[in-house]
Amino acid sequence: MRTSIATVSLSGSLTEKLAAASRAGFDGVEIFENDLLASPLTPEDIRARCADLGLSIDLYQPMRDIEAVPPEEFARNLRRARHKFELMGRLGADTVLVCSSVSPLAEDHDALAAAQLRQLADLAQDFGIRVAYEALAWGRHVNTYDHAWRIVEAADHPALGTCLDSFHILARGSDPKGIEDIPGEKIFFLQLADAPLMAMDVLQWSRHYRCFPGQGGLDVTGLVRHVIAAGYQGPLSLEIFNDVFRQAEAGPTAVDAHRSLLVLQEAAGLAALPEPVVPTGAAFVELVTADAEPASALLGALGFARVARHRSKPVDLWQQGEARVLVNTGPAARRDGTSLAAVGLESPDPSGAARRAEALLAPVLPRRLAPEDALLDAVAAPDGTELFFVATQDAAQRPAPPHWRADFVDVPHQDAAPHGVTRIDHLALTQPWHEFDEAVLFHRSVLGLHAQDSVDVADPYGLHRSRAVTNADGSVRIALGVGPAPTEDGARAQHIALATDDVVATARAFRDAGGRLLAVPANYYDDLAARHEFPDGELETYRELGILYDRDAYGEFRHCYTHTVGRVFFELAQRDGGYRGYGAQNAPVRLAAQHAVR
Ligand SMILES: O=C(O)c1ccc(O)c(O)c1
Ligand SMILES: [Mg+2]
Repeated sequence: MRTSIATVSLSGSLTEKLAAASRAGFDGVEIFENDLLASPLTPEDIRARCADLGLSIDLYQPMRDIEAVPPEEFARNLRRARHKFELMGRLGADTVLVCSSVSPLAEDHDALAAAQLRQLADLAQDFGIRVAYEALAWGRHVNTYDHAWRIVEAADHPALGTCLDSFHILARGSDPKGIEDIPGEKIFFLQLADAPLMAMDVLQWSRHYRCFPGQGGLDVTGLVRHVIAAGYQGPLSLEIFNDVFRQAEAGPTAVDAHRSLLVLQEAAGLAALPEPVVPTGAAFVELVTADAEPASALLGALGFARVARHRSKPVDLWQQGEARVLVNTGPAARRDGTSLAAVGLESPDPSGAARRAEALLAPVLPRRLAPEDALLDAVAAPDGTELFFVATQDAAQRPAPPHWRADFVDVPHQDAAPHGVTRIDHLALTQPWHEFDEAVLFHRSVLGLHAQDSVDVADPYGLHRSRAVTNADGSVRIALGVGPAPTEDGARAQHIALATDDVVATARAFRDAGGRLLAVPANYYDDLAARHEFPDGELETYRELGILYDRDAYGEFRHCYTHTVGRVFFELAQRDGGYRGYGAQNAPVRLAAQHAVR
């Protein structure tokens, strides 16, 4: 279907908003009156600009407080409307949105509302314009979609229809099934917005917290199905009032927006995308650094051995069990110390995974490899992390894609006694403050991962939010986070959690090899003793090594942390009995301890 976005959803000047919408692939826009009023462009300029950008102007909005008012007030409203219709003629927009009145002058009088909307539609028709009447969830007398439709039906005018807005409908808990009783041709417009579920005043909720479909808790897809079943043929249009998007760069926000509509159309059965190819494991993570020494020392103390080197690039492969860490000192090395730049995801179909990513607007990365190297399918996540889709060992045995490991040449190494690390348990990647919701939708839709509930964790200097995305068997777990102090380096920390079957032994070996474990305050262990019973001596061991403890309905979790190099630190994690979490309960203590070290 055609896709559209309201200019209020994006930051910047009208010119910037239009450029971003066009570049992200939208077919049209809703022009918000304030954006037009604040623009130095004439309506004719805006029309031409949209035409150049391949955008139609699908809606002009809003007109407010029009209906069910005393006659002299309505006369003034019609005068105002005439001006707007003339303006719309210059813009080349043929549909105007009228939202249900919030005016204290408005009467609770459906027949009056219908008669006045009919008069407005008569005037609009003279200008070749259609009026779409929308119930605001906080409208004074009209605040549900079925009420707005009853008035439109009573007015019975060809230039008058209704505008449905998923936020207003779902936020009030209306049953969207009734939409199917509205004739499709009388649904003049469909606005889509999601929102996180919150118990708050609906106007504040709408004006500050709307988000793109799939990023909140409303069943926008289900609503769209009803609207399509009713016979609606107009565009799917995003109308998002959101404090974060108002500040974030328009370009990436528009891409995030368009991706949400692609995913929604797939879910509603309106469009097909290449099937998701769910990753089956973490093949490697790649650190980039100008100076390999701190990361190498840390890996060595953790019991990793430097087993191979890339045959054409300055990249070392460190391995322990099935955990692999690449250390790259090449031109990609960033100036901000050591950071996690790439993740190798094992995929049963790497090129299929890349096709889906590309269809969902993920930037496909240049493969920047030597001619003899394996061709790797790679895309960039919203935070810039490079995701490599690499063939699983199984798939590589088929004549299919060459295996990434073949690009590395074994180097002689002492068989360092491994410390019990078996594989990568999870990755925790702190996102830029304005990209958290986008990152979650990206990982869900592009990689086919499942998102767990979001958890809030107290940090001494703000609130840290975290949401894990995982595959079905937990062999891929990525905890996406967003932290306080957007300007501070520490706020973009990244960590790699390594699985061990015996965290005490692994932590001891790390410490004995010269590694520094994050110290945890004694108060934490006093509290732990109050909450759980431990065998004699066990808590003392935990305290000595800074091991934190948690349990859920499925099992137990013991974990501890290394010091940080650049943006990166490691966690040692022992899951027993199917524990599903990430120790969020302990995160405030860990964050405080890390601040103290810093
Ligand atoms: O918040 C508002 O005023 C407002 C205006 C126009 C809309 O379409 C809407 O859904 C909300
Ligand atoms: Mg709306």
